[in-house]
Amino acid sequence: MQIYYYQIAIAAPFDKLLTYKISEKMPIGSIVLCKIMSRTEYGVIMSEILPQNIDFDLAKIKEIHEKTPLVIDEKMLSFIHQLASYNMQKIGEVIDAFMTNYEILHKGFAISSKIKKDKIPAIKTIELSDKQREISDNIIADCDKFSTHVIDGVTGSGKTMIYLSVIEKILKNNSVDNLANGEKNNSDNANSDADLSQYSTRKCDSAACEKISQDGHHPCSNKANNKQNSQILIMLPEISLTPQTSSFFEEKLGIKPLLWHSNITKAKKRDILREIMSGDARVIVGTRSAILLPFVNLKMIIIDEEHDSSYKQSEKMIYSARDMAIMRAKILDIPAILLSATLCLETHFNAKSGKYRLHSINERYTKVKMPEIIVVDMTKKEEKPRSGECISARVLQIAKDVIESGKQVLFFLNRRGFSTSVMCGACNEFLGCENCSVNMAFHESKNLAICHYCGYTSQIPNDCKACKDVDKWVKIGFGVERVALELKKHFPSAKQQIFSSDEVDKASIDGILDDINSGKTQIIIGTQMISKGYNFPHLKCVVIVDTDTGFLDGDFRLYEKTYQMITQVAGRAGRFDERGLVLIQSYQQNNPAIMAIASMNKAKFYDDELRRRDSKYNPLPPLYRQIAIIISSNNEDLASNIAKNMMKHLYDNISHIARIFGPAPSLIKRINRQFRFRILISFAKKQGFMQEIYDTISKFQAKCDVMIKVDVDPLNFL
Ligand SMILES: Nc1ncnc2c1ncn2[C@@H]1O[C@H](COP(=O)(O)OP(=O)(O)OP(=O)(O)O)[C@@H](O)[C@H]1O
Ligand SMILES: [Zn+2]
Repeated sequence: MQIYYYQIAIAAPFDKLLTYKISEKMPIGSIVLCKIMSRTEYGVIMSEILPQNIDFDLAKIKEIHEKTPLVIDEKMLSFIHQLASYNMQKIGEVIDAFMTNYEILHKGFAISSKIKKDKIPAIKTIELSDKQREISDNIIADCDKFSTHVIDGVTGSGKTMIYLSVIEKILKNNSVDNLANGEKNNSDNANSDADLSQYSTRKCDSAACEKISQDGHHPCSNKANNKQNSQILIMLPEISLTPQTSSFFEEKLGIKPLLWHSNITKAKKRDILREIMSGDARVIVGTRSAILLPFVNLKMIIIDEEHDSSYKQSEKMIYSARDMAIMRAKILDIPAILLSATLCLETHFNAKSGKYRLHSINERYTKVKMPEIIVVDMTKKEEKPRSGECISARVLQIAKDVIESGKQVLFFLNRRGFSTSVMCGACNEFLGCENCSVNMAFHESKNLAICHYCGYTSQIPNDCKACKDVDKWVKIGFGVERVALELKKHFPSAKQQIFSSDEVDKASIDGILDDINSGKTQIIIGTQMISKGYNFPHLKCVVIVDTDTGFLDGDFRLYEKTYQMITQVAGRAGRFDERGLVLIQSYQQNNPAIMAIASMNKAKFYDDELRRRDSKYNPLPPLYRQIAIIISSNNEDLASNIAKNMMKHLYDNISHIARIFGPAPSLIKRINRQFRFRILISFAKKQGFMQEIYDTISKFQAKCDVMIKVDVDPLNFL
């Protein structure tokens, strides 16, 4: 009996492949179950290895424990490999992230077993303005191969409508080849209520689909096929995936997209995965993990709000879903479309240098002018709020006029809860978190002090631990609840709504949005949850209560992030009939982000920011690349010593080609009982020493009790 040996990536945090044997030939990419120590784990066959190339006792090699009918295709395997190597993540950790979906398919989760087939919908025709049409046509002409398109359009310019129109064309033709070869007018001439059934020439029939429900595998799952339905992935940041998303796309496009995010049940995920693998699912709207889905005929990836930091996953497998979307598009030879009103510097740089194709749109679809911006200098005596308050009298007066004219005002403050901290008035000691080196915020609505980093909660104690004085607590700083209280005093009869993750959940959001959209709500007090994607018809005035960005102070992206945040919120004002008004309460008149917003000089802001980062002494992204290494342990000395040793090792090996900084405690030294130290490596693009860094890390990784994480292109320094 012939024995075959395979190298398998096990879904566990290993960085090496393990060798297993089996008495039959298996396709590369097969998903199997293997025993490892006392556990059984999923794994993927990555390659075959001949017995003569195995340098340990063949008799000790274990058998593959169980086969599954699932096989990962070549391009998906290539994506897995490249994702692991670009991000310097352990192959096992990457496989683990992908296996979550395959495990759901394999195990069945047979709670709902029938996919409800809706009537085949009629795809609607989307009318565009001339400028929108020009961009849409340009993208369509280039949609049969890999390219990265960037749509840089002001808030309200209708970027969503542009990509929906591109999707409409692809769905109606069901072949990007025809479109890109100049047959795009077919769809314009076609009956706008075209029946999709004429295009559904996919290979799979419902009997075949039914097979998935029995063994979790689909016969056609690995074959991208021109006759199969084109699939399109739209990626959105975490916070934009509200229940309205689905109805919005359905209303505009006539087709109900599948929604993919972390809060859906496994049974529902299984149904969605089956639809994706059978090719039935055409439009999938998802958050960052959607980039890992097993599409069978993906034809385009759209990344909306591409600048949003929630595309970065910073736990377990660390990766940027935006960048991985471009990587996946390249492997599949399909286009990736990035959109934002406030591009991140990296994307701006790539677009400017011609690596990405840039499309700009500088006016709103409604032709309403961009809002008027007024910066309120809070350092001036006449602007000083009343004691214990945070809104200037001038701003309150303007807000009053707006409300009396029947319009809405949004007060934006990116801080949840009532106060940012609680201090003992007797000894000035702050109430800190048990697990993290941060102050606890106070939430009046829950009557609890809450740590916003680990979620730890506690009642405010009677006496102060430090000085034993009783009940001298003072609440310091402003959160949305406190602003709401202040506004209630000034506008007692106005209906107000706090829009934060504490107040708005899946159950309440529909009602809350109805009241805002109908104009019943007059004052909105919102955190970043409100900053993107919403179109509020009655919103005239936006007040940026505080431009302070907290822990961003040590971050070289401070101005970029401030610029993005304020521009996005400001962009909610006056989108429809009347020009909006934005009031920025600022204590820093010279902040370049605020100056750029006030003077509406976006180009200068991006140019200045690029120039600032092009420093001879410390060049920064996007001109240079960075890799952060985070060493953490509940034992501070241990983490610190390992960090120092690793630093020495890196210094000896790569300091001639890279700058290495650290080790330094993270900005928040301790989170969730873990002390954290960071090393930062900065290097010119195209330096090929990733392997040396990886090897160094692997050497130290063996030490237990210390966790070593690599963050390629880090976005935060906490
Ligand atoms: N071609 C169009 N036909 C009808 N309505 C449109 C069109 N383009 C834009 N609009 C309307 O204009 C408003 C803004 O459009 P959209 O939300 O697509 O803008 P955006 O550029 O994505 O803005 P943001 O960056 O703020 O999200 C929406 O209410 C949208 O329905
Ligand atoms: Zn904490």
